[in-house]
Amino acid sequence: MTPQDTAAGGPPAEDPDGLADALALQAPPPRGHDAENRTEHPSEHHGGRHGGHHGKDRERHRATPWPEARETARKAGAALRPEPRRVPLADAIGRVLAEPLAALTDLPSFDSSAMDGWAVAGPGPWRIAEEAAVLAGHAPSATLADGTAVRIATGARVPSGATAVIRSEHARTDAGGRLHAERAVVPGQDIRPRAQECRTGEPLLPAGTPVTPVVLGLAAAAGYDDLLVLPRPRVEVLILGDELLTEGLPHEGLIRDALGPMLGPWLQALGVDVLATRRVGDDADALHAAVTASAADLVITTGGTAAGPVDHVHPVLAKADADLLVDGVKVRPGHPMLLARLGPGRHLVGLPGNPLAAVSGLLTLAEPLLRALAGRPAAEPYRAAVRDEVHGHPYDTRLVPVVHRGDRAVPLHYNGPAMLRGIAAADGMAVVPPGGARPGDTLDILDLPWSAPAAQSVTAAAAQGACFT
Ligand SMILES: Nc1nc2c(c(=O)[nH]1)N[C@H]1C(S)=C(S)[C@@H](COP(=O)(O)OP(=O)(O)OC[C@H]3O[C@@H](n4cnc5c(N)ncnc54)[C@H](O)[C@@H]3O)O[C@H]1N2
Ligand code: MOO
Repeated sequence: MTPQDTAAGGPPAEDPDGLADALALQAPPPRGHDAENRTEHPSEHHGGRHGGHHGKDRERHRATPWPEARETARKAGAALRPEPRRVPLADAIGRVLAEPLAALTDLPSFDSSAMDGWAVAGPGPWRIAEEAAVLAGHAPSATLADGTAVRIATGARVPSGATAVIRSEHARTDAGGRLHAERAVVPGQDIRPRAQECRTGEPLLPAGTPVTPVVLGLAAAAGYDDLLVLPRPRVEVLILGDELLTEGLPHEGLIRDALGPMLGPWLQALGVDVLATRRVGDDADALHAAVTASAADLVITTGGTAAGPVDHVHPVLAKADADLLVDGVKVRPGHPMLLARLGPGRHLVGLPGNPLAAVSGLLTLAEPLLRALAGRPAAEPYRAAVRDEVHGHPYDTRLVPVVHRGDRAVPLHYNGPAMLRGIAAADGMAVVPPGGARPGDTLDILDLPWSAPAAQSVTAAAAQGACFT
């Protein structure tokens, strides 16, 4: 299929819903749109930043390999030891357990009926006891004498002396008021014995477990009113660039801010408290003031990381006496990304302005730092075979949006640094090593916070390490 086919007659018969076309699974990309990532000669990526070969050499020397950059970010987050807090169950959602969740009670805490029916003692038939039915939540009933039966509800305490529960549909009463079982009765059947699930003090979940809705349910069942959790990391997002519009259509060289609407919700999906997303414009003093005054654990800036006339991030960091922990990463897109330590417990991640480059920086630097700071285990990349060839950079890692089709990861074409079209449709980002990948090669895939179910269908291993976000 060619773009002309689509333009002339809509999607062809083999793609009736147009999905493959929309994702550019089949259509060749528009001319040149992918060139920034496919260039075979490294100087085309590096030559211009500081001008000529001298600048290129300086950048090559300084840029951190991609896996090392992620590890540096993780360590920066892990080195901070936020004070755990005890919060009511309802406030613990999305946080991380700061201590193991140990059962405060046996579960169940008493022998209980698993079914509505009859508690019986000894072999039948049984005389039906006069007492009222035994209901859930009621005080213990009298001891059941051998040869008797009493009505019982699901969840009720099984009277002492009872040897089994018979479901109502498996029993009948005769005219003489006796109960008969309609199938063989196994001692202990349909009784949930005390502590079947856990004993008091038994560890149920380790520290570091993200608090999901189910964890809240389990904690409540196990007797908790509050939980000791780590605080959410606090992040402030500063959007740089005078060319950005917050509404309407692009005009006269102005473009829409694509990162402001995207980063806050993305960070929230990572369990982060986003203090603010603010526009700062291309003003070095305003940026310096915003960075130094921020109360956040992590300041994230967008744009201004390169060496253009209004790229203020480096000069502002120098003025703020920040330590550059990562200054450029050997990754495409997004190589100008950076990580700096602003002061005790305070960091800054500089995301490049090109939107997919910013996503790359988010996944490479911000996410590992925030995950470690929040006390969450590192996200396990899972592996998948790629369906198609993926061009590589000669020296750098590439991150390429992919969708899962069957057991293959299909690279999306619209993956240029300024494009969000590919990543918006993607299930994850494939980590393409220098030199590229051939069809069938197995690559690491980075999850997107909302794509975990798709990822888990690809490999059962992923499900085991699955995280809340
Ligand atoms: N001489 C060189 N120039 C550039 C190099 C280089 O190596 N040498 N690297 C390029 C690469 S790669 C990237 S990525 C960008 C990084 O630039 P900055 O981080 O300084 O970002 P800006 O210049 O401010 O913006 C780049 C681009 O992105 C657009 N942008 C910025 N913010 C947003 C936003 N919130 N939403 C949508 N689009 C945004 C901006 O208008 C520019 O088009 O530098 C290259 N240059
Ligand atoms: O290639 Mo830049 O890093 O546009 O992303």
